[in-house]
Amino acid sequence: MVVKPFGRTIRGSLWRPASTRSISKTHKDDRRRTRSTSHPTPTIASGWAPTGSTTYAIRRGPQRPAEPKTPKTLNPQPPNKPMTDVTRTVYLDSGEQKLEMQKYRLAVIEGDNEGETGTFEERQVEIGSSPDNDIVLDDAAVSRFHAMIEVDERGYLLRDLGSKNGTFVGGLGVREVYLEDGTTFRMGKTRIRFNITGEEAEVHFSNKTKFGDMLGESLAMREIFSLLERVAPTDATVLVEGESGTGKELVAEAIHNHSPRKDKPFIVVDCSAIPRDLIESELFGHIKGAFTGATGNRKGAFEAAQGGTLFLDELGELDLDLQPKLLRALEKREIKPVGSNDTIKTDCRVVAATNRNLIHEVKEGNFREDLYYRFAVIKIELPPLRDRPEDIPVLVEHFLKSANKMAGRDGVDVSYKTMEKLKRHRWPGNVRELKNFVERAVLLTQGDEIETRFLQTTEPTPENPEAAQESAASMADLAIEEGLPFKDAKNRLIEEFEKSYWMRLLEGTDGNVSKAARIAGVHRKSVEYILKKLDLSREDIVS
Ligand SMILES: Nc1ncnc2c1ncn2[C@@H]1O[C@H](COP(=O)(O)OP(=O)(O)OP(=O)(O)O)[C@@H](O)[C@H]1O
Repeated sequence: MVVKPFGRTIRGSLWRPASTRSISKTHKDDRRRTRSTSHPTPTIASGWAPTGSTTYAIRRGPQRPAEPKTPKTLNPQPPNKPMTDVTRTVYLDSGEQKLEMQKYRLAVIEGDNEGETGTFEERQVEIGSSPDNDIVLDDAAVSRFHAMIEVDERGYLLRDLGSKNGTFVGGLGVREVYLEDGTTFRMGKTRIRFNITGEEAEVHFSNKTKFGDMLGESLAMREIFSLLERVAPTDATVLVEGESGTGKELVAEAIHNHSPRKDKPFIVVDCSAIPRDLIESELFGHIKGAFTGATGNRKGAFEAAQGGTLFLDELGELDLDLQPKLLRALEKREIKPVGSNDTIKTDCRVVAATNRNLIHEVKEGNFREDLYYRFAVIKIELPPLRDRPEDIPVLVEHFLKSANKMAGRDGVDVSYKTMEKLKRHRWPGNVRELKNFVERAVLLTQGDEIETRFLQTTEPTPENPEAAQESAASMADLAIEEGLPFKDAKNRLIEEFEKSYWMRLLEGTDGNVSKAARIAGVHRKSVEYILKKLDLSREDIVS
């Protein structure tokens, strides 16, 4: 038996130690600590406890207009009758919505992970073979991000995420289906049983679809907005986790701008961009003569952010040696500039972000556990864009407006069909990639509508699973026509694929090689080697 951070009890190796992406886990963990009257948690900043808990109306069933269902599915099957008596939305007099639900249990009853079980109160749980899922399956027939369970006011929706081998309920391949208590579903060779536990849980959603510059209509983002509305005005330290391009910096800025510190400085330190021997001075400052080249006293970021907010980006990259000093600065609220014996009192709020799974880094010995828990008082996990397609229309419209203005165009728009395709794209570079795509598409289109041909997809999408086969087939035709030996033809195809893959990925990370390496799951040095081999430069890609 393993006990997860924040008291979440899990069993077996199936359930990963902590999520880098599913927001609900953390929020609920945090909520659980504040809501529970029998176990109050003193570490949460005041002002965080939910307000307006009096309810005045209870509604069942869908609260928002149902979105048109995807017209083309691999195995079309309309969602079945949901269990409306198990989940329900409650309107609070604060204007917020509250989703009341019951915790659910997933048990692997067939496959390599047979016998492993877990109880969840998360609104979203991702299942797949990648370690970045909430449920990690050791099954070669399971895709990296295979399916997810999403709880809404209608019940517990099992959604296939465009997996290669599909998700099956009762022998039928499904794209979306509401689960009943006791339903079993299969992916690859793994069969999982779903059960409602009867224990209650709840999730709060903001009634707004914007927080600062952050837009989002999905329940996942409104859940984050609700948390931010409570946390921003306090002085609580916040850790933001999420894949590259999900909006972590935007969250940090919004926290600052919604806090009483908004008129004071907002200082950003990118821990991955500063050389190891300079980072201490960058954070804490130095005095004259502290090291060669220190010709005068210099203030560090903590002092520069006095009265305001210090945003530590890429916290996961911070050197282990420096971590105790950062911990001391956070706990004692004082710093010691390099070379000085005197301490300086600091008054700044700290928000940090990382696209690493920090608890995993703790387990690997790369990040101090005490520092992790100091930061994780409030943890916000931004979901990847692929898990919140409902946000795509509002984001596309927003980016279209600015792209039209930038390109001096007037009214380049998007069709319903294109929007549906965009909603099904996987967006490895998340919102940044979507923004870049819209900007590129507005510039390149000659008509009045953006088109998905400017989306140089690297993988077959659910609406066009044949795309990859088609391009491979036409290359095969060409190779045969040219009389190329098989080996040469294969190498050419691989090289073309590699080129497109790295160009797309680097475009999505604005040319940041470290981030691209992390997304691709390879070492940074390998990316540099591949780019050299393919004769690609970072500048060519992002210019
Ligand atoms: N919810 C959102 N609404 C509007 N714009 C967004 C949203 N999320 C991200 N963006 C935009 O996407 C781009 C990337 O966002 P941001 O830099 O905050 O991501 P990040 O997670 O910090 O990325 P990285 O880890 O690569 O630094 C920015 O242009 C930002 O304005």
